[in-house]
Amino acid sequence: MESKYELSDNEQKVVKFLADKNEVFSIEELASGCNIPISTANAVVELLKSKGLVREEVNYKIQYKLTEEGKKVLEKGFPEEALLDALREKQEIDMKELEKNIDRKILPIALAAGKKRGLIDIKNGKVKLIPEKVEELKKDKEILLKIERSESVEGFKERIEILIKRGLIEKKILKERKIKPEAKKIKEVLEKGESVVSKITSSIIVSGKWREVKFKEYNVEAEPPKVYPGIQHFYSKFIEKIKMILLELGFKEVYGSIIEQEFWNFDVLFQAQDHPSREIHDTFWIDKEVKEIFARKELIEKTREVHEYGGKTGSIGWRYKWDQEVAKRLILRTQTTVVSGRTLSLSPEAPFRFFTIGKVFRPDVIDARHLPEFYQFDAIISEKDMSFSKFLGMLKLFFKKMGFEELIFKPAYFPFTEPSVEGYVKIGNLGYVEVFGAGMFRPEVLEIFDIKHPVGAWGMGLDRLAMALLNLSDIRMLYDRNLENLRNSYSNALKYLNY
Ligand SMILES: N[C@@H](Cc1ccccc1)C(=O)O
Repeated sequence: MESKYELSDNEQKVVKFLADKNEVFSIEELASGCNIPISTANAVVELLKSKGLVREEVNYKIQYKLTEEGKKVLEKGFPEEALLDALREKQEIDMKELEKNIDRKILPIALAAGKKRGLIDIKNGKVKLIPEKVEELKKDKEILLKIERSESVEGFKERIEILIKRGLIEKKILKERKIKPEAKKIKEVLEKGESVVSKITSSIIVSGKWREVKFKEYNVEAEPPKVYPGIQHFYSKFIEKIKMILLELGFKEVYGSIIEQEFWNFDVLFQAQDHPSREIHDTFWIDKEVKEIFARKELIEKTREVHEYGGKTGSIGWRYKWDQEVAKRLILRTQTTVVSGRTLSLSPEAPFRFFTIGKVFRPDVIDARHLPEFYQFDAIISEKDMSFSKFLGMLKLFFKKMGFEELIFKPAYFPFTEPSVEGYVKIGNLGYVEVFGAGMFRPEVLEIFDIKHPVGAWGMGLDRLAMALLNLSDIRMLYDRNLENLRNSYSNALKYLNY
């Protein structure tokens, strides 16, 4: 092994530079002082540390920065501020009036953000301002401004954490390395030390110097550079795993479009036109009018009948006048159940099994558990004599293949299924987590599609499930672009994905 007195050229450079100095240096200062690249300085410091010639002190400093989103908010204000102007005169205002006062593109986001902050209360179509929360909003803006100006934000910790979750502030932990020379040892080495050659150059060979010099020994235990080949994203691997399981169970994949009409997203699924999820704070509308409902006349007519008085089902329907104008509107789909509906509208013959996976959209404020767009999965299954319990057994089998031995069902409500359940699975130390909704399509839905056999349906959001299974603490990690974070998430995910 090398003795501590043997130094390579670069080590010599650094040691000589440090010889008459007593202060501490950062790696950057050392590199520029010795005129070597930072990466070399890093490597040399490691060697000198092992030889006891330098010591290293590491300090951590927290630094806050505004994200792109944060800069936008500082410039234009929080989306929910739009509500403040509208609510300045009156503390309570009709949703209809708000729709007149605030841009249609901004309103759903402002409402979602306002609701989340507790700034407003929405009840019976009225929006009420909660005055105590206005102060908090002002404080948040002050914090953003301070961060922009690199001023101290001590004492605002709680709000800062919330703003970080909202994606407006980024917290960086800066690692500061300080290198301290060990003066006595350096002196000793410079007196007794001999230099070693770490590179063979042509001049060493030609001059015959190679006979005299001492070569640096190879360290066969040193780590080689890491190579990262391109690989499939862990989330797309996760989705692929689900697809494989479904294909094994005999399901066929079907696809739909992201822009839909309310008719397909809600009405054919017997979701009443005044259902809360069809309100502006739960759905993104497309700012474009279309003249008609894109569907067969008979289907439109059937939907109207079933909504108004139950059609031939024997139920009483919703007992209102069904409005084509509402059904016509274009939206970003809020649930992949829309694709199941479209599949049923093609009158498939039982037995059949279909599934779909894709993005859905709902206004929401971005934080560690919410994104305004996320992946959903929906599947339908029909057999001539399929009972509800047989359907639940089928779900058990699916989740078993996903790796969940324990599954519990609780009664639930969905507008298009009856009976309905929500399903919980046990995930690691999180305990039981709600992951899906399921049920048998109601007679009203079957009547609309003219389907004569029972159809079971289930649906679930995939982002949060992936988060829980792949051990991610923040939903945004699924869409991160930072390579190092991606590598970490990937290696965590592999434990679950290697099947
Ligand atoms: N579409 C429902 C889930 C669901 C699908 C199919 C049957 C029952 C429930 C949701 O988004 O919450």
